[in-house]
Amino acid sequence: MIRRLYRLWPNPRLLARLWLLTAAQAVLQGLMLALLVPVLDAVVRPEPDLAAATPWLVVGACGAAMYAVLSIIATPVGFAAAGALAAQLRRRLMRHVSTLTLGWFTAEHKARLARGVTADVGNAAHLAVTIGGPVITSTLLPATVVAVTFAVDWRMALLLCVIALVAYAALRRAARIAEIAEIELERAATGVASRAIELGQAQPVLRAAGHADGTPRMRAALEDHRETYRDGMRRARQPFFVYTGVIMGGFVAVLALAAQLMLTGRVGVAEAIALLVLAARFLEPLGNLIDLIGALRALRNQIVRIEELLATPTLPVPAEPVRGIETAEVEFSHVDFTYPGGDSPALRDVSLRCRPGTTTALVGPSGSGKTTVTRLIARFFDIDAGQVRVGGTEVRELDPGVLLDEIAIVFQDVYLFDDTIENNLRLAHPEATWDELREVAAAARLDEVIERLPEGWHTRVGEAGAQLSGGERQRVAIARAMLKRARIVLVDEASSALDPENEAAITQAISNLGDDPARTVIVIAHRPATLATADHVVSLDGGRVVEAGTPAKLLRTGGTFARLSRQYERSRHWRIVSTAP
Ligand SMILES: Nc1ncnc2c1ncn2[C@@H]1O[C@H](COP(=O)(O)OP(=O)(O)OP(=O)(O)O)[C@@H](O)[C@H]1O
Repeated sequence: MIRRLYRLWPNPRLLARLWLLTAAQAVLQGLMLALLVPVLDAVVRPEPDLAAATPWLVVGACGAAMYAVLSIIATPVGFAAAGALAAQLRRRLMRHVSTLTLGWFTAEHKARLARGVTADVGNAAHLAVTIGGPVITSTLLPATVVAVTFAVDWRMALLLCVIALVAYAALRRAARIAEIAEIELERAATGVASRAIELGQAQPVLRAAGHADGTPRMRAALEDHRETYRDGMRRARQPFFVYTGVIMGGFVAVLALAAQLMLTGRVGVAEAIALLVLAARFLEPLGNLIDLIGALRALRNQIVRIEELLATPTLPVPAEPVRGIETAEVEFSHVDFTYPGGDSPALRDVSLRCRPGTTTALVGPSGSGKTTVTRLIARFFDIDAGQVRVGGTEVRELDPGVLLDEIAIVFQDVYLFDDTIENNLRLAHPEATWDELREVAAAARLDEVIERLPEGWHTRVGEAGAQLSGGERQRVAIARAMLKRARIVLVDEASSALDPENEAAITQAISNLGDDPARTVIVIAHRPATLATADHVVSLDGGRVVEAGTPAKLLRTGGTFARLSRQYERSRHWRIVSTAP
């Protein structure tokens, strides 16, 4: 366990200090009990000799003062340790998660991650601090008492050793049962959490289907959790009673032995009293261990779950990664890719080249592989065959940090944080000046949105940016990409209907993105106006590139692109009209 804790917190100075202080307190308590023997010896006699007891009482008082000082030092260390350890571990987990493939983020994994980062980390740090002390006290104190008892009477000391061995065996059994119950309960709790995430994400669909209050899967998960909890409690009862029986039986045996030793004259009255007190101080902390065992097993399981999260394989990084790129050229050559767990390839033998200073439009029917192309440029997944190069370097050879710095992604569904417009932009460049902010807002046509908002730049955008329309959120994301000065910008244009003002603004914003001669813009285009601003079009179908060239050339050849353009144009002129007489 100590080794595991050390692996989680490679620099556990706070924890080590706290535990050392607790260990010192436990040993001190045990040693102070040894003073009982000479004190009782001096006072429990026909003519009590207080003078003989006084030096021992003074030593006892000094020990008590030292104990108090240790307690005063340990308390603030404990408070500070729990918070600091949790924060350390959360940072480590978040860093690790940011390097995982996007394919890992299923509902179940998201639930596990949420529980890991919140409950498991918080509880593990709290338990490491709060039960570390009592566990040390409950083991070191009885051990010190046994050592002291050997100095008084070896027979009683041997009996205490036997009790400790039997208690240890009973404790191991209780621990195994507690561990299984905790694992089962956590499995059931993760099941409930994944269903809850699903319930939140699928609300629009569930409401449409009349299941807004939960699906049968959600109800089954809740029932499973309740059953598991009840079953766990029932199973944990029996070893608890067994252990308590061992401790009680131990106490009876101690009493019998003390009486027998005294009646046979092997120990005097004072020694017999001292032995009884020692045995009581031995059994009491030992008895507390059963209460700690559940928490100790829970701590072990929490550590295992955190370790599993930390062990989730990340995208491999070369030992000597390339730490910079010259240009923002993006190139695919003969790329094959199938999603993890997917049955058929999403991309087959895809080759394309996007030069800096140009805007490339990716077009194609739904499922043709457009989004996959952009994901592979940002290395959300590793490809199966071929090469994806950025600035002439294979993305797998690049330092992941460089790729993150050079690329900005404007998703269809832009996620904004529940913060002001200003802070949502500053995420890309915290030190940006107001001139820079205003400049990118104008280029992304966000300035007109900000003017309309009640508190301008300081307006909060609401949970996930709910106060803004989809088109306005995309303008924020485009401004963010400009502010980040990303040389490669990947845009997944909103496919849902936009009002004419938003549509014109986004087309203008995308075109402004492409004005930078050092920037490569790749747009998954859904609108004729965007297609018209593209320098280059790559048309995909079934995961293959079916044609590529300038929009004018592709319109002339009359292939897939010409067909899609006609469809786009036609749908643009659709109107909902009343057919009522
Ligand atoms: N995370 C995923 N796991 C497994 N398969 C996926 C995943 N994402 C996409 N696919 C599959 O890969 C193929 C290409 O999908 P992709 O999203 O790239 O198409 P698209 O052209 O962007 O479609 P759309 O225009 O509808 O967004 C599709 O067959 C899709 O089902």
